[in-house]
Amino acid sequence: MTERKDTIFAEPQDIKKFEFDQKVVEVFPDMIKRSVPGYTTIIQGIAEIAQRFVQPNSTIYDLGCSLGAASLAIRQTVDRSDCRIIAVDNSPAMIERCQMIQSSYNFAMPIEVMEADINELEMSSASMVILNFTLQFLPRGHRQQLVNRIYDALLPGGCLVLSEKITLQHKDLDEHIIDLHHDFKKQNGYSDMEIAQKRAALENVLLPDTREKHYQRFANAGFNQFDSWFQHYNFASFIAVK
Ligand SMILES: C[S@@+](CC[C@H](N)C(=O)[O-])C[C@H]1O[C@@H](n2cnc3c(N)ncnc32)[C@H](O)[C@@H]1O
Ligand SMILES: O=C(O)C(=O)C[C@]1(C(=O)O)C=C[C@H](O)C=C1
Repeated sequence: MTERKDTIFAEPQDIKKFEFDQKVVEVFPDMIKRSVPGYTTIIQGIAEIAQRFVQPNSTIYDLGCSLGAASLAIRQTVDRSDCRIIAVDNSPAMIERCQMIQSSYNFAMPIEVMEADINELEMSSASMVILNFTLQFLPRGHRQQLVNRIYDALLPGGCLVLSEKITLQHKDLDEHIIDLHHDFKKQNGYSDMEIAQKRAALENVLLPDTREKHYQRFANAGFNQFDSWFQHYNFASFIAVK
């Protein structure tokens, strides 16, 4: 499929809350690559982590899968038919497109693509759980409970990979890093207006936490091994092992 260019915020508009609707689905691969520093590296890294952590006869959960980029990279890399991926998103438009994409490939590892709220998903026998830029969209009050349920669903030795936009603890440094992220978007062809309008649309929708807050949540859930394995500006990916 050819990738369509993201021009959603290119014209002046009344700013509505950002949603993962059909318009976003159409441009999502372009949008996420031009917006998230390191996105392609993170997807590759997730597949490499999977090679190491996926256990026989286990389940891999891709929570907030969007078009299933992480799932696809794992299926391409881990050649196992005794495991399965469950890819979940609560956006009907994302799920419909994700199903279409995933079913056009024939890999050993089966995948189930599900429309559901990850706050209500039953999980078990997991060797790997992926939250790739999803937790940041959940109300803060729901986040600990989800991380706890992931910990409970993981097999011993299983891992959670959590990628997030983060806030830095020191306010001045945080502002510099946010500016560097905006420079990154400009270099990728977004105008100042596109950047400002998207920022306004994400206000109170994408709520970033600090690294320290994520570490506290991992510890509260019971994880005693966790660290970051990737960071580019204010975009980081963490791994927590049960
Ligand atoms: C930035 S995208 C994730 C990108 C994707 N994981 C990837 O690697 O390309 C965030 C996704 O989380 C989904 N999402 C947000 N809240 C959710 C919830 N409560 N349950 C399921 N999916 C959710 C959104 O619909 C959206 O598709
Ligand atoms: O565009 C931004 O500033 C973002 O924060 C990127 C981000 C994310 O981190 O999830 C936000 C929404 C989606 O469009 C994809 C990426």
